[in-house]
Amino acid sequence: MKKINIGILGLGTVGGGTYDILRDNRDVICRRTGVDYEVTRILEINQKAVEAHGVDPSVVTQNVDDILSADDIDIVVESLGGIEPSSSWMLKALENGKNVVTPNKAAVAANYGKLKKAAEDSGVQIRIEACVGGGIPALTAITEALAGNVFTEVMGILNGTTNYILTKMGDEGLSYDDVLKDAQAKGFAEADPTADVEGIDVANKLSILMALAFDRYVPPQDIPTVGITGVTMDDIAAARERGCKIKLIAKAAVANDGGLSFEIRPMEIPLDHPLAGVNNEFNAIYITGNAVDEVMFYGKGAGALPTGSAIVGDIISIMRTEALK
Ligand SMILES: NC(=O)C1=CN([C@@H]2O[C@H](COP(=O)(O)OP(=O)(O)OC[C@H]3O[C@@H](n4cnc5c(N)ncnc54)[C@H](OP(=O)(O)O)[C@@H]3O)[C@@H](O)[C@H]2O)C=CC1
Ligand SMILES: N[C@@H](CC=O)C(=O)O
Repeated sequence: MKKINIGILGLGTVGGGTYDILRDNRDVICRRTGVDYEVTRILEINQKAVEAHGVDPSVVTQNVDDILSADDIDIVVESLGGIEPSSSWMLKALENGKNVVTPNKAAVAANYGKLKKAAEDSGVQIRIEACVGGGIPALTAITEALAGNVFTEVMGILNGTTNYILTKMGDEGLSYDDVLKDAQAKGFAEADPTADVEGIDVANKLSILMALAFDRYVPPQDIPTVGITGVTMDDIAAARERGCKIKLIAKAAVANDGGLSFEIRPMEIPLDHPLAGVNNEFNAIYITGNAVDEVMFYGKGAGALPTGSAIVGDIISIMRTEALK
């Protein structure tokens, strides 16, 4: 049986969830892939995280080159966050012939072209399913099952933290500050939650969606973006009076003449629209293709296990490729 060694950079919410799935679902993963695997090294300085996941301390390192430059690591999971040093470390791993899996949409939206080229040059893969929609397998669907379509529109709710905040403010009358703290405690929010509430995280995700669906790269900072910090209880109540809910919506469309339009902002959604029923940390992504028509994906957009599920799915794809070599 082929054996694959995995290194994880960062055992936080997502890295920890990934580690737990790889440990707890080991039998089913080995049976389905016909590959044996082991997490042989983890970069982490936080001793509490190491203990919380029952990691053998001998696996833990504080020197990233023990993973990026090790001959015996096949797959690197980069789950640190932030554009740097994550992007440089992923590039180094790829240049050293390692496959990379990452949920880091900030780094991917900023450097996808470079990362993809480095993977191609080295004959390895970079897989990014967890970058958009947490556990929702939308990117793999766009690039594989739906790849025969010309896509004309993507839209949806792409951030778990802000959807959680808007849901709890609207349905339970809780204050913005309290719900944001709750979302942080549950592991939904970014290290700096400004990225969530100002819509920056959604811009990273929409940039990735547009690159994959439309083959057009729009830097996240060029996407007109309004977050939810200006949404008040009065706005939510007024929307309810009009039979609507406020949701943070990302939209991008290609016109008949090829022109691309895109925006992110809080919008009033009629209560009978499917997006009005997408609550808490759930996300929903609509994509329209010229053959399939409209497809909607729905699921948990944030959190340790949903996001870990997407990462493990990417790891399994790589294992299957490696098993054929
Ligand atoms: N949380 C979620 O639901 C989702 C997150 N993501 C993405 O996943 C990535 C990780 O997020 P998340 O797990 O929530 O973040 P966390 O902060 O929970 O985990 C990151 C871990 O990496 C460590 N770390 C960060 N930088 C370094 C460094 N330079 N050297 C060593 N250790 C480092 C952190 O340590 P310390 O705490 O000491 O800084 C922390 O333990 C991000 O890119 C995020 O956008 C994607 C989808 C969902
Ligand atoms: N902070 C993000 C995490 C997942 O991408 C979110 O809340 O959606």
